[in-house]
Amino acid sequence: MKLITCEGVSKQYGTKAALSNINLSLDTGAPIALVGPNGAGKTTLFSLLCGFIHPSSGEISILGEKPGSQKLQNVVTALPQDASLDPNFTIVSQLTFFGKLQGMNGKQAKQEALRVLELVDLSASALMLPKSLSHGMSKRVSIAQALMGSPKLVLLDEPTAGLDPANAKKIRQIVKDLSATTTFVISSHNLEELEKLCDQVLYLEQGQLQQSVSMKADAETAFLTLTMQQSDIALLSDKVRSMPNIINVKVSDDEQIIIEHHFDTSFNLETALLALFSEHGWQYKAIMKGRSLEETLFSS
Ligand SMILES: Nc1ncnc2c1ncn2[C@@H]1O[C@H](COP(=O)(O)OP(=O)(O)OP(=O)(O)O)[C@@H](O)[C@H]1O
Repeated sequence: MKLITCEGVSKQYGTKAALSNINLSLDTGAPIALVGPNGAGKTTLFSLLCGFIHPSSGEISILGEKPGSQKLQNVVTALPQDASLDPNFTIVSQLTFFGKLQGMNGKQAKQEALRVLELVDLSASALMLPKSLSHGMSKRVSIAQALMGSPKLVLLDEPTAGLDPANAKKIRQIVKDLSATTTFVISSHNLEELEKLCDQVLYLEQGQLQQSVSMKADAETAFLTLTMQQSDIALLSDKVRSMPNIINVKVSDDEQIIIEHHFDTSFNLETALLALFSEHGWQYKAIMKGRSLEETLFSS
């Protein structure tokens, strides 16, 4: 069964169309990225999926159920952009309380609270009050809350916004570790982060779904991104264009070129490139299979 389907979903706030005619069909599996400029409608889409608000028209179904229905309680959870904790209660007591709201008895709720704190590496902070936590730790507590009851779908709105690189990395690791059993949909402006985590990317703009792209390599064509440091980029591009199996060569800036090519087991493009660099004395910084999410979304 499909994880999420949206058929002709629109959402109006008064005269403002926040989402227009969204059609989507998503399966469980690797994390899914939701990208778009400010005001594109990402939070509105999350709120619809959670059942906090309803579409003005169209149909949404999550695992065959309407968002917000009783059957989806504990199955779909969300980390809102502005998640906040009650300053007066310890972390473990707040999570235990959420567990009870989900229908667990006191003992089960406490056990579940301790389990999710362990998942986010905060067992040692269970008895702390929110004010003693750093921003990164608070964010992890909110993620722990979203993981209570082992949901199937977790919506994360900007999970690493404002975090230092070490804490952001911890959150990415939590998502990676749990991806086998939980599908995450992650809204973020950090394309590099989404690139590391997600296989599929949804791009919203002005309330419309502009693109849905897969980051997985295509079976027949592939991309290779070369970042050079000392080379003649124009000559390099010309030389690459004349190699076998090349579909397109794009100079993306004065250091980088993106090569689109056919797969061919009888010709090793990387080896040919290294020979070319050696012949001309060119230095490279990186040879990356694939292309960046930024390039995928915004190249024309
Ligand atoms: N409650 C509301 N009433 C009226 N307009 C709203 C409301 N909520 C959102 N909007 C408008 O709907 C559009 C989509 O907003 P939304 O918050 O979903 O975008 P977003 O992609 O999450 O933006 P950001 O990246 O800035 O968080 C925006 O133009 C916003 O101003």
